[in-house]
Amino acid sequence: MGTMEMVMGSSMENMEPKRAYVTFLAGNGDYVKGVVGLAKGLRKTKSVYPLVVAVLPDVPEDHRKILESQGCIIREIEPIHPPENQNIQFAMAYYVINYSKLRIWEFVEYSKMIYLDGDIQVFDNIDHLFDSANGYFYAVMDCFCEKTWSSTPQYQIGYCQQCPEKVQWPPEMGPPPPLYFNAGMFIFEPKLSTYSDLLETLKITPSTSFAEQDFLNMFFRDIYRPIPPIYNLVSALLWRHPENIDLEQVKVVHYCAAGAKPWRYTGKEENMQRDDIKMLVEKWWDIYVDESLDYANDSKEEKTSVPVLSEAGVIYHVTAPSAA
Ligand SMILES: O=c1ccn([C@@H]2O[C@H](COP(=O)(O)OP(=O)(O)O)[C@@H](O)[C@H]2O)c(=O)[nH]1
Ligand SMILES: OC[C@H]1O[C@H](O[C@@H]2[C@@H](O)[C@H](O)[C@@H](O)[C@H](O)[C@@H]2O)[C@H](O)[C@@H](O)[C@H]1O
Ligand SMILES: [Mn+2]
Repeated sequence: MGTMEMVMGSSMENMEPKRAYVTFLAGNGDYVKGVVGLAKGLRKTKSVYPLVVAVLPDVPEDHRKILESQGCIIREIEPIHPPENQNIQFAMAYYVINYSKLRIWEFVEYSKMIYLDGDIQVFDNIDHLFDSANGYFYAVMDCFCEKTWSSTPQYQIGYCQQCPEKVQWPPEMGPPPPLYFNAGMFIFEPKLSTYSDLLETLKITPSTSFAEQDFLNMFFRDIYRPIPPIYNLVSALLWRHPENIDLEQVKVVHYCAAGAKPWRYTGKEENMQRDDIKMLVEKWWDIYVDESLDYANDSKEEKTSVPVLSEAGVIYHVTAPSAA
């Protein structure tokens, strides 16, 4: 009897390594539009995995209903506040709520998740990233050239990891900073032991300007593995490091530059009149307004799930539209 037949006989359910995309939503403001856009964008790329939305208690019921109507799985989380009485000046005041993102390590019903900020859009299928080797933390390297970094030594000497040869890190300043990722997109494995380590470590870690992004970089420093910027185009790379970017190849766009949030784009801020920014904002809107991508229209499709045997001999299901 072959492996397939042997395994087919056992209860397959607990063999399935569940995977999902996850994003984070706080407040009753307009970021819900970003999450709707993200849900529709993932659907347009024919991703076979769901989108889980970790919502803070202040996300209103009507916003949750909108997201459920777009096929999102809503998971309410409790806020996480950084250590008390810190007189830290976050790069953006609202970054203080971003520590709550850490709750996603508690979503252990999933073996692997890809976190995506609500101001991210996925334009090409990236499901293959779930097959990356376990035991590492994958994310795209950030850029230190925006004024949001002006308080750091690397900004002050003009050093950026995106072009380490341009301004060498002076030996008298000690070793260059370790590779640093943008925390708007990362591949991780929810695990309770990691989750409690994160929370315990946070209690004794002073806050810094990029809040949970700095904290995650410190925490996962030894297992961080950079992935190409096509998986998280931090918008500033377009004008700071155009030599590193081929827009045709970009699969994931992160609308994180000041003024770049498509749902509130006015074009008034610096760099917002660039043709590439205008094109990317338009691409986001094309998906956001496309009713054919709404969940209701999509779920009429018959879906069957077929078991697939991975190299490691683990069976998992791939949901595919029926052949009909
Ligand atoms: O009022 C807010 C601010 C932030 N966020 C969430 O927190 C993420 C990180 O904030 P943001 O993307 O604005 O930071 P940036 O990447 O621009 O630095 C957002 O993408 C949202 O998912 C939110 O839901 N409501
Ligand atoms: O709370 C800290 C945030 O820090 C990051 O955004 C920043 C950072 O990347 C800078 O390097 C850029 O200059 C800036 O534009 C950008 O907004 C993450 O995208 C976000 O999810 C979140 O973790
Ligand atoms: Mn963002």
